[in-house]
Amino acid sequence: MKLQIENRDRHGLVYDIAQIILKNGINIVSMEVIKNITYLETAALPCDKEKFIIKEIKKLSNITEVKKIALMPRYKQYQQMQIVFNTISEGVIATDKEGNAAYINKAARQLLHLPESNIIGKNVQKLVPFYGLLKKTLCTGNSFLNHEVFSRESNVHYLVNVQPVFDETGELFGCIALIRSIDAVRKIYQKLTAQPVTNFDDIIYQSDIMHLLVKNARQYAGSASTILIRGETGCGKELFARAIHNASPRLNNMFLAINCTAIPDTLLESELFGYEEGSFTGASKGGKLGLFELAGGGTLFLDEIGDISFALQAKLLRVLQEHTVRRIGATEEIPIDVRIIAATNRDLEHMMQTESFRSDLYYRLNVIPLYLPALRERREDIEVLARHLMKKAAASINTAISDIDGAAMKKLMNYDFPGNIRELGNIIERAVNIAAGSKIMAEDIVFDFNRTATGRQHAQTNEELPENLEAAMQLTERNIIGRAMRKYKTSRKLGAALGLSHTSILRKMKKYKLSFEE
Ligand SMILES: Nc1ncnc2c1ncn2[C@@H]1O[C@H](COP(=O)(O)OP(=O)(O)OP(=O)(O)O)[C@@H](O)[C@H]1O
Repeated sequence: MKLQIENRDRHGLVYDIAQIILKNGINIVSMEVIKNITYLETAALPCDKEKFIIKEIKKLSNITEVKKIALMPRYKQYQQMQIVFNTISEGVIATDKEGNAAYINKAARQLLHLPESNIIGKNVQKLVPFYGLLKKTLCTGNSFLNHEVFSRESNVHYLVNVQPVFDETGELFGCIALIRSIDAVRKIYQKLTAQPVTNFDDIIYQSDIMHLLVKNARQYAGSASTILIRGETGCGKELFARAIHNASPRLNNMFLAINCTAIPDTLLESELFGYEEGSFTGASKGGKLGLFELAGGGTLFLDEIGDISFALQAKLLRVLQEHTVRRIGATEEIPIDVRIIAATNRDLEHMMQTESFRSDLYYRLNVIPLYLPALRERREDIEVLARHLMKKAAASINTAISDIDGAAMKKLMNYDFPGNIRELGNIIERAVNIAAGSKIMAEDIVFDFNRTATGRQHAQTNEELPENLEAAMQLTERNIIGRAMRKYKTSRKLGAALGLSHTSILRKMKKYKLSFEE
């Protein structure tokens, strides 16, 4: 029987209640007093005996209520704590100062594959792969935060926090460890770095060749084979890689992209493979997870693969052959499950002949080749892409531009786009910014000068150059006034916004044939 006995500030109540119980030859299991409430737990009683005891207690002075309860407060608290600790996804292990388990939650048991048998009170040395950290905390009283620990037995990486626990006198009496598997960390990383999902529907085209390429790529998405995407800069290699990932069974895991040119070779190696603590000067404490491991279950996009050093090529080859990685400074191989999509705009076949690209790696990468033609080789796509990019740019700067004039389109169709769709995007964005009316006009199409996007210089035709500096300045002035007119709808406001007198702005509007009615 469990009772909750409420009273009005009454001294000696515990004694009086105990007297009643003992007088009736009943065993008291426990009693708790919290402010004006006394909780009593006895051995189980027959119904009539229970009623009799309750009546007797009610007779005591200053008792306001006596009722039966299901759980004693301490046990209720313990159960609530159990629910909390067993609901959280982190593993929690508390030990005493000898390293004997005092508490282990459900997640810790699952993460560390601990036996179902009762291990409370047993030393955790043989049970957890981070006993060294626990020991250090118990000896020094120091905390260890986000330490990466590898379990050779289960081949799993964990992230572990170990913190000392002190009693009220400041004496260390144990420690508590929080454990997360790298999978959970990976999911958090994925959430934080998530980008808008790219699908095949985001690839805009009209040409037959692109139709065929998208059809093939959709099919390749289902397999786990390595893909090598070839094509000039800005022609959509990464777009295809993302679409393939998102159409693959790996879509719920990470897509990680790394540009092999952008990072110095030694850094690239540690980015890809990770490293063990202390493996080189500057290596961060606890080691570092490499991208191959981080992308586990997902896709790793190695952009500009033709730019990696010969030494790194050999290491990459090993990963592709063995499906394992060895961190820098480590001895063990870690199995990985990553789909590789590599991309390059370099002539790998020529590089093999000049021995700057390993042929064995080439054949490992080139399992499924995908050639993306340059935009100038599929001019049918220019119009649909230009319209698509115009809508995107207009929406992002919130303008009403909704069309491309025929002459402007012709100008685009006649251009070579060495920077491919990326360059087309820039040209359209620029045009949307400078266009005065609701249409992009030919004069709004301004090509980049002196670009060497594909290693070739693309000179502008004279047609695209203003006649002289004065003409260029007038063009810019007209465009700025035109843009401002979209925002300021009276000549007074327009003049004020541009720092010009009312008469000056009217004169300039007349000069450039601009009016608010347009
Ligand atoms: N067919 C397409 N439809 C819509 N957008 C495209 C298309 N092709 C490319 N793009 C856009 O053009 C830009 C460049 O594409 P992406 O980054 O995929 O090119 P890349 O070949 O990987 O370039 P790089 O070799 O320079 O890394 C991106 O903003 C991409 O969304």
